[in-house]
Amino acid sequence: MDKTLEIRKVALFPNKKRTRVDDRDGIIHNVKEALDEYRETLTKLRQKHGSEANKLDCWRPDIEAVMHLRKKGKLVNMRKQLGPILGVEVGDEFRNRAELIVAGLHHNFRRGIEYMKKDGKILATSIVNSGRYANHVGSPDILFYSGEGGNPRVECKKPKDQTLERGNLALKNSMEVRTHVRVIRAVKHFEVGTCAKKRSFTTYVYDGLYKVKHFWQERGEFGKLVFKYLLKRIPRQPIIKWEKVSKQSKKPMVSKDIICKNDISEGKEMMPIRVVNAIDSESHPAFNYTRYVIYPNFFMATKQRGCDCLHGCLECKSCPCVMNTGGVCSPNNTIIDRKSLIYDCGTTCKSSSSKNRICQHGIQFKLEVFRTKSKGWGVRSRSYIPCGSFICEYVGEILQEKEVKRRRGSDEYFFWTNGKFVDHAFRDASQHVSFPMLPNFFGDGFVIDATQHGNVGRFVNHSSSPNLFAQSILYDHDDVRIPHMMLFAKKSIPPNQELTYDYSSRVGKIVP
Ligand SMILES: C[S@@+](CC[C@H](N)C(=O)[O-])C[C@H]1O[C@@H](n2cnc3c(N)ncnc32)[C@H](O)[C@@H]1O
Repeated sequence: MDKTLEIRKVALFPNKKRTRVDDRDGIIHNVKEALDEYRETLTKLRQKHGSEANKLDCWRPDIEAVMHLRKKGKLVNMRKQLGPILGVEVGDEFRNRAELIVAGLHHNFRRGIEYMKKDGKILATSIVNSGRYANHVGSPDILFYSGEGGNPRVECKKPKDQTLERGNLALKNSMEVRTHVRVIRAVKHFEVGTCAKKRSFTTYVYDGLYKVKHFWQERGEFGKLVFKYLLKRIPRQPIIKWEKVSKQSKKPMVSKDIICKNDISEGKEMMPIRVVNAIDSESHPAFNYTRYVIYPNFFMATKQRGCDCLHGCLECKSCPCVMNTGGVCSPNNTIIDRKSLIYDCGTTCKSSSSKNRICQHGIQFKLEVFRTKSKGWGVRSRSYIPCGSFICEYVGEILQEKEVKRRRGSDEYFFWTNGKFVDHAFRDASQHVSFPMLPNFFGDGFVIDATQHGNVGRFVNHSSSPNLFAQSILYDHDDVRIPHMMLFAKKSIPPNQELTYDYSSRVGKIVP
């Protein structure tokens, strides 16, 4: 394990107040969920109220979105606390002050110093170095922070001497009691606009824990007395490469995802699959969403033989379906190693609670169709996907030879069930990628064509270092020429990472 991370863990979970592991994981997950929901709510509010509302100075969609989450009980880490915040790591970047509240890092929209009462004294919990006061950053581990109050730029009043009360007093007390203060630094980004105009925006980076070392009074820029605090960063916390953070400034860091459709499946999947576009003005793609493969009229497949197991096929050695697949039951509904063909227990099997039904429970993750920069639409998950999990089926119309020939011009959404790859448009555009060429592929298997009828699987793009793999599975019929093509996670996949599989390995040879 990375040494800095190891140290961070110790700092995060001091021995005295050890949080139970499952509680901790739950809170970390909730922070991510809450931020996701906040962003979604904000987008919806902006869309609902349109550009007119944006012009009103007083309308704060960020505050409205936070209130909405609060009402729904979705805010996490709501109680003010000293020290680290579960679910927030040093270096985490937030898009605005509201996100700091949602994560529980700093609970105030405006004030730079947040504090709480402990043992009869107020102590500083966190400070935001927003740049509105003359704060001075010394070395990366030292921060000179100005007290609050008396600043005409913030309060629109005449300048006056700062007083030792509220936040100022809390910082002084923290110095005396030697408690940790969370520091959040505002980072200004300059985004290059389309007409070479620079627009700026600010993000907030959690810089870790500090201790107040000294404080004093001096004359500030308006000639009045201000408090100054010297804070020193607690050693052995992960180091933030500030040059890198500001380098990213040139890229627009705040995603401007526009939701084109809330659910492309129109209620057909258990989880809605939204379509978002932060790239261009293309609206959601048109096709007929179907959850199930459409077989041709001639197709008269025999039912799978099935099994008579009564106890969930756990005794893998006696279940014929499991034996057909090599005698190994997949752990926790996952597939870690791809096989040439898997027999899932299906409609003809006696036990409806068989553990050997890996792919028949529908889509389990929050998938999202999103506009990519250069590959058209793609798919990502808004939640974490553990290695081996079922993602979705590749659904479409099953075509036989003469149909394939007829539709040859539009093979972008073809999936050959015999493991052969053909997608002329893509292959021509990707000369550097080597795919098996098919000199004579007609009559050599079936095709799943998702051009007109399909599911979310049709949007999954190719990669030569993919995070998914395609697995052929039989469960409702016995025809090995037309197995179901199921996509599984090849590794654990963090949220928001594009899901891809290797088109050139669209399933190996099927061994009947
Ligand atoms: C099955 S579709 C995938 C979804 C598609 N991107 C869309 O917008 O509907 C296959 C097509 O996506 C594009 N594509 C897939 N992977 C790609 C990649 N790695 N680079 C460029 N284009 C890709 C190619 O146009 C290919 O013909």
